[in-house]
Amino acid sequence: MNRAEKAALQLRAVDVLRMLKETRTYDELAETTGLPAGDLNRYVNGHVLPGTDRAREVVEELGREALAAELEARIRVDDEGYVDNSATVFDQPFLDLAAPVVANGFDFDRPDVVLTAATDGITLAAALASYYGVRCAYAKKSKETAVEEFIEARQRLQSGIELTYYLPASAIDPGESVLVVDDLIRSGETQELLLDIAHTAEADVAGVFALIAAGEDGIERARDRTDAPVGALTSVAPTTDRVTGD
Ligand SMILES: O=P(O)(O)OC[C@H]1O[C@H](OP(=O)(O)OP(=O)(O)O)[C@H](O)[C@@H]1O
Repeated sequence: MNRAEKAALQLRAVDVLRMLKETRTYDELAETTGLPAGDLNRYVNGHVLPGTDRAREVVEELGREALAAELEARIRVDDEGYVDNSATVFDQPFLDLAAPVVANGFDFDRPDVVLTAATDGITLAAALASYYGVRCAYAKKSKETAVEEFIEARQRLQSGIELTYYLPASAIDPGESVLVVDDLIRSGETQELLLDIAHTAEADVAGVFALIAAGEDGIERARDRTDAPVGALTSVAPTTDRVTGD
């Protein structure tokens, strides 16, 4: 790790600690982190930076747990089990904070492009692309005027509806590495279409990530399609279970 990477990790740890501190006293933060309250006070106030080992622990372990808890508190699930994710996907600063935790906590190789599907995955993809310093691309359900060449992926969904996603062909070059992300993975159909697009582009897959998995079907479907790491920060019961009163 070079000096700049070390400094970036230390600053990310401070961001995570500041987020945790918003809802805790220093004594409670000490209990959560196992670090002395005095040290935490100095980190949160910016007087001292945590060492590399502590910083990594905070970002990768505590950060992941804390973000999952924060995410769960923001999820609204209606009577039929449908997820309202607006409190998360509209909050770019929260997603910016989540990005390093996701990038460091899920074994993804650094991609060349972060790929998602419009609409709700875009802010997460932008946060991750910004963290990695790479491009962000999103496939849409309609063709953008003035773009000449598209990669298309089409699928007949379980519902019987046919869904097509279009990505400008220039968005991914052959041989590039693509991290496929979305806010939510339910059936996995959207992720599968995005993986089809990556395949057509002759790109490598760095991983598949969703903030929330509604059931395990989507995650398993993505795992069947790639050997790259596949994961979600948190999960809720699948829609059908909730409909039947689970
Ligand atoms: O795993 P799946 O069953 O494919 O479901 C997940 C997809 O559903 C939602 O998007 P939606 O199609 O509702 O479009 P939106 O983002 O424009 O709301 C969500 O943002 C994912 O892209």
